[in-house]
Formats: sequence, C-alpha cells, structure tokens
Amino acid sequence: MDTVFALASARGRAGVAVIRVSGPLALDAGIALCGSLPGSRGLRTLVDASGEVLDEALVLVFGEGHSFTGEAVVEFQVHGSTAVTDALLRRLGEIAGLRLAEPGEFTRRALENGRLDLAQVEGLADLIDAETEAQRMQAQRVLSGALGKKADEWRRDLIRAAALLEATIDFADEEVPVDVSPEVTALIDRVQQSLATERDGVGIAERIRDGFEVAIVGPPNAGKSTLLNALAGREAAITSEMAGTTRDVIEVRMDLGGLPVTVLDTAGLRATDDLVEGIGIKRAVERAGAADLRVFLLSDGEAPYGMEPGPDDIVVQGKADLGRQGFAVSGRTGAGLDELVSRIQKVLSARAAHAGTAIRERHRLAIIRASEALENARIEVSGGPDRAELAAEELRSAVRALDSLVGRVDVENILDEIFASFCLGK
Ligand SMILES: Nc1nc2c(ncn2[C@@H]2O[C@H](COP(=O)(O)OP(=O)(O)OP(=O)(O)O)[C@@H](O)[C@H]2O)c(=O)[nH]1
Ligand SMILES: [K+]
Ligand SMILES: [Mg+2]
Repeated sequence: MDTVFALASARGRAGVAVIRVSGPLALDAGIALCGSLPGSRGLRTLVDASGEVLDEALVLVFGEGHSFTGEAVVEFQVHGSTAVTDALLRRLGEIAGLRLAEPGEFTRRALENGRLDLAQVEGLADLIDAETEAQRMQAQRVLSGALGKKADEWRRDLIRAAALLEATIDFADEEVPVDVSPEVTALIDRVQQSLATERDGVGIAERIRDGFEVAIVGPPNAGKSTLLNALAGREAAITSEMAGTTRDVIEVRMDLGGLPVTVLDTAGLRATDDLVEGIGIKRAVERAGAADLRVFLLSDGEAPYGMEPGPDDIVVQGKADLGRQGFAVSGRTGAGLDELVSRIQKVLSARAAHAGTAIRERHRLAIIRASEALENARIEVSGGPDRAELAAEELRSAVRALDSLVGRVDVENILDEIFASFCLGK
C-alpha cells in the first residue's frame, strides 16, 4: 500500500492549512520533516532536505487503527498560505514511497479498512457539500451509520427467517412438528414494512440534498418577478410594467429557514397570440406543475388562470401595499414576505420529516430489489414445506441486496461513481 499525502483543507489563504499523510511510511515521513515525532501531538519545526525551515507546525500523530483512514497518519497544521503548503507538498513528494493522494483516496482507504461503510461514505460526501441546516442534519444521520444499523436489523430478521426454513429442510424426511411459516411470514412482514417506509423517504431525502422547487405562478404583472427579487435579495429577474415581461423560467437558489429551495419565477399565465410569450407560458405550466410547491400570486380579486392550485399550494394576493383583502404580499415593500416564507417552510418541513436514512436512488433500488425478493419468499413460504428451500434462497437474495447498501458485497462498480464526487484531500 502506497503512502499518500494531500492538502486536506481548502486551497487558498487561511489561518491554518492541514496536510495529511496516510500509510505505512507516514511516521517515517513525519520524522524526515520534524526530526522527532510527538506521541500524539506537539509543536515541531518542519525542515526541507537541506535543513532549511519550512514552517512551524502543530503535528498530530495517529497510530494504525486510530486514524480516519485506519492507517498510520501524520497531520501537519501549518500556516495557511499557498507558499507554505506548496513547499510542504513538494517536500513530501521528494520522499521515496510517497505520492499525492487521488481525490477521495483518504475516504476510500477508510472504507477499505472498515472505518466507514459505504452509506457513511455517501453521508460524508453530502456533509462536505452541505449548505443548509437540513442538509447538514441529514448528512450527519447517514454519516453516523444509521442506515448500516437499519440494514443490520433487517439482516438479522431475514437470516433468522432463513434459518427457520433451513431447519425444516434438514428435517424434511422426518416429521417436523412445528410449522415455521407464521413466524417466517411475520419476520418478512416486519422487514417489508420498514423497507417500504425507507423507500418512500428517498424522494424527500433527495429533495433535502438537491433542493425543493417552489414556483411562483400567476397572471402577468401580478408582481411575480418583483417577489422573486425580494426573496432573493437581488435583481435576479427583469421586472417592468409591461405585461408579459418574463418569458424564460428564472431560478434562484436560496436557504429558506434551513431548507434548500430553488424558487422559480415564471411567465404570467394568460391567453396570448404572441408566439414567444406562448412558449414561455407553456414552460411556466410545465415547470410549475413539476415543482414541489406553487405560490399562486394573484392580482386583486382575479381567479387563477391556466393552472389550479393543489391542496398544499399557497394562494396569495400581490401588491399588498395597494390594500388587498386577506393574505397578501408585496415584493416592493416586503409586506407579508415573512408570513409567505413561513408558510412555504411549514409545507416543506412537513414533507422533509418523511426523510429516513435511505437517501439516494442507489439505496432505493437496493431496497426495491430486496422487497421483490421478499415478495417472492412470501409466495414460496405459503407454498408449504416443499418450497422452503426456494423461500430461503429468496431471503438470501434479499439479504445480498441489502448488504449492497453498506458495501458488504462486491461494490467496486459503484465505488468509482461515489468517489467521483469527492475532491482532493478528502
Ligand atoms: N405597488 C406595487 N407594485 C408592484 C409590486 N410588485 C410589482 N409591482 C409592479 O408591478 C409591475 C409588474 O411587476 P413584475 O414583477 O414585472 O410582474 P410579473 O408578475 O413578473 O409580470 P410578468 O413577468 O409580465 O408576468 C411592475 O411595474 C412592478 O414595479 C408591489 O408589491 N407593489
Ligand atoms: K411585468
Ligand atoms: Mg415577471
């Protein structure tokens, strides 16, 4: 195994930069730079091959089995200037047996050494990318190994069910006094239910990761673009007194009370002979229809045109500053904005609450494969003792599908995909 090193903190000027060295030669490399290594941490002067001082560093030493990667690791916390980190990386590169780590290589080693399971690696990737509070909490849940724990419970139940069936196979020639099928079916049912909940939560978990879409729709000149700009805090969309100003869908990503949201501004909906405006309206209806939530911004007294609000959708009058009945907002003065944001948040957080520990399409597909095998197992079980062997085989195939969630089975093909999202030094 090579010894690898990389800048583990972000590139660029900073108070502190962290350079990590991991692998069998990590301690030797540390000694080459500092003369002597501290037991676990201490201040050292780092020198180059000719004894020239590189920097003063806080040096952290982790023995094999006690580091992030599971290997022997030395970390140097140095002054965060590009010149210092470049000099140190150059120096490490001169040491025989050391090379620069590939993107994600530290994490990959952590996985290979059993420090993290595959789902935790995905959680770590999400945590590094997390921008909002909801994303951070979701990533922490996955990084803590919650999906692995769930998978263990499912596995235990299914292995027990398979064992019960195996027992009847072994005694097939003799008279088996107990019928195991009720207990086996109960175990299958329990796992099935839990799998269904997790499967249904994946869509929401993906929204938390990638963002919810909230579309502003309504008639021309209702003030949709002005409202978008007020929410975004900048002039993202063109506004004017001309009806039919917005044609393309304008997207602005924002953090609404901890939830990642992309707000869409759309063309005003009305009957039109204008070709380009018509295309804009078609796009508006399509994108708003596919969004997670719609805010119908209406002009005084007008009914929605072209789209009907769904049960969760928010209907609000625009231009509150002109004096409106009921719930109204004004993008111009900001009146009613807090109320609108809190209504949006309320709807989306209620949905976000359904996110479980399975958070990716990969998880959803594994869960579906397992569920299908369990469905087959249930059919075989109901076919009587002669079919016990087939039922047990289906249970094992469900276990294999679930094992792929945490990487117990061969997952080489998905590793590259997962690690492609990692950056250097992670
Ligand atoms: N008094 C008042 N005028 C507003 C408000 N919001 C927008 N306006 C004005 O109403 C006109 C239309 O605003 P826009 O934001 O372009 O409306 P829109 O709904 O995006 O219009 P289209 O893109 O054409 O569908 C502009 O002249 C705005 O200055 C508001 O809250 N109060
Ligand atoms: K307008
Ligand atoms: Mg507009």
